[in-house]
Amino acid sequence: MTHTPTNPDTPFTGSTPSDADRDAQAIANDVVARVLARAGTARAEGGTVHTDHDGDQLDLEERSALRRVVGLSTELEDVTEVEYRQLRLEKVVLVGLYSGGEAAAAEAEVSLRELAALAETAGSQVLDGLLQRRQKPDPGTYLGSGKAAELADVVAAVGADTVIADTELAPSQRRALEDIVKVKVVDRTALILDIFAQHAKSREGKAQVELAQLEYLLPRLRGWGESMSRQAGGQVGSAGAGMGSRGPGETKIELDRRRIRNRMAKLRREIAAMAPARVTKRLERKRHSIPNVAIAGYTNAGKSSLLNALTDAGVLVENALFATLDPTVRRARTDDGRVYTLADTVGFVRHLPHQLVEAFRSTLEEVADAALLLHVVDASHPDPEGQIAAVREVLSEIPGVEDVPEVVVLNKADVADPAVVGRIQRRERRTVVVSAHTGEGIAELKALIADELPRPDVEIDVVVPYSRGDLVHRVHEAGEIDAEEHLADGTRLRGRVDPSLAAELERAAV
Ligand SMILES: Nc1nc2c(ncn2[C@@H]2O[C@H](COP(=O)(O)OP(=O)(O)OP(=O)(O)O)[C@@H](O)[C@H]2O)c(=O)[nH]1
Ligand SMILES: [Mg+2]
Repeated sequence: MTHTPTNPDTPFTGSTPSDADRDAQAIANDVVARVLARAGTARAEGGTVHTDHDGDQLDLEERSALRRVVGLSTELEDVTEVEYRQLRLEKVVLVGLYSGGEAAAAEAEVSLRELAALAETAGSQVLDGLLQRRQKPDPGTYLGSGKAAELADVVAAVGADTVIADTELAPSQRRALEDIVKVKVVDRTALILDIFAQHAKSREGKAQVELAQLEYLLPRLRGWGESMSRQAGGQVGSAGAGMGSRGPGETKIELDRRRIRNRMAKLRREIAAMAPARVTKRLERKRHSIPNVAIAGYTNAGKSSLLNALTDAGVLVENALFATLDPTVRRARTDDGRVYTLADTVGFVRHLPHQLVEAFRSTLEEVADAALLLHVVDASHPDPEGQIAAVREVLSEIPGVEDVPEVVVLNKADVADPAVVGRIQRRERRTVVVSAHTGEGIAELKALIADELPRPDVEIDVVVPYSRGDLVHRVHEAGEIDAEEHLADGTRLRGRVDPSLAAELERAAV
């Protein structure tokens, strides 16, 4: 085995040896050498009297280290393709904590597996995953210094260049842990932000993610600079905070801070300026009384697949987390011909960084406007209830969502355990069991949507002049037509529409 716990009483729970482990073994020597070489460089620099050049080195180290996993940079413009690819080849070790008994351990394991999927989605190779039992996180080093030292051994043995902690680390914890394990440490939040940054396509989505990243980075900026200088200082045996933690370094950090704040202000303005276009579209749909059905749910639950099954939309489906970041809106029709829209939304995840919830608030607020919420659940997942809870937690932060009728759509019925499906059905008020793959339950879901959508309820019998083809079109889209006749002076329509359209028809009628 690649790592032997030094304290057998509370050992790390390592994953079973895999091909990845053996590959890692094969390359371990090489990578360990690289890590040592890096430390050597730092030591050499720390030993010299500080110059502006040192500041640059610090900055270099800081930028590459931050950028390689976090996708963040204090130089906001210059992420190159080459570095982007580098980032995709991270070799990572995952680490998490749990307190309490078997149930807590199982839950932590599901969470760690999800973290592995997230890391892989970000392009990393996961070499190992470790869980530690601990009453609560150590405020200093998250794991406690003994376990952190063990982690350092594991990291060196498998040749990892990054540790990902299954939590949001305080800036000081991350720094302290990094000092011990000697490779870059990132947390779950940074990883999720990184994936969002890779996947955002629209201008608005990109701006939202960048804003969230900067918000995450801002309080961590000082820590990073201090960490590097402290390491360098410590290695040459100097006392105190170490050289480079004040003076030019400090100024640089202040400068970076100001630049980041300016950038954030600019992004906020841009996002605000983009909102009207979306709001206009939404109002347009409203004016035309086209109801919206929002699809929400945990990442990888099958939301896009379901949208495709319902509308043949051809939306990107991927066995990856956060495949969809930019909301897709598609038109659909009930079997009796009423038009509605279906909106695919960003997937949710446990501990979705609050910075992202904030940044995506405007997008999520659209759910509050929906006539119906389809909460898609992967019924074949080991912990569907946990996923349902995580989704509801985020949704509960958005005012108005609680008034939208919700249907729990238990997807992947083709591979789900019927006992689990039954368990959720008993717990949830309204459910429908479907498989986006086999088509099972889709007809039932369509019928349910048709039932749930507001029905036009004002009786009309009007003759619309031929000059107002637009109104006739709208009755076709949003109303129910019993009879349609082409007369000399216009189109006679009998049926039902909603009150606002009825009023417009009344005004236009001959
Ligand atoms: N077996 C099975 N797999 C499904 C079903 N529906 C979706 N999948 C698979 O689940 C994976 C995720 O599907 P998506 O539709 O991309 O999921 P999503 O909820 O849109 O995911 P994100 O956009 O990443 O949040 C894909 O590999 C799909 O092929 C289903 O009914 N049965
Ligand atoms: Mg999707």
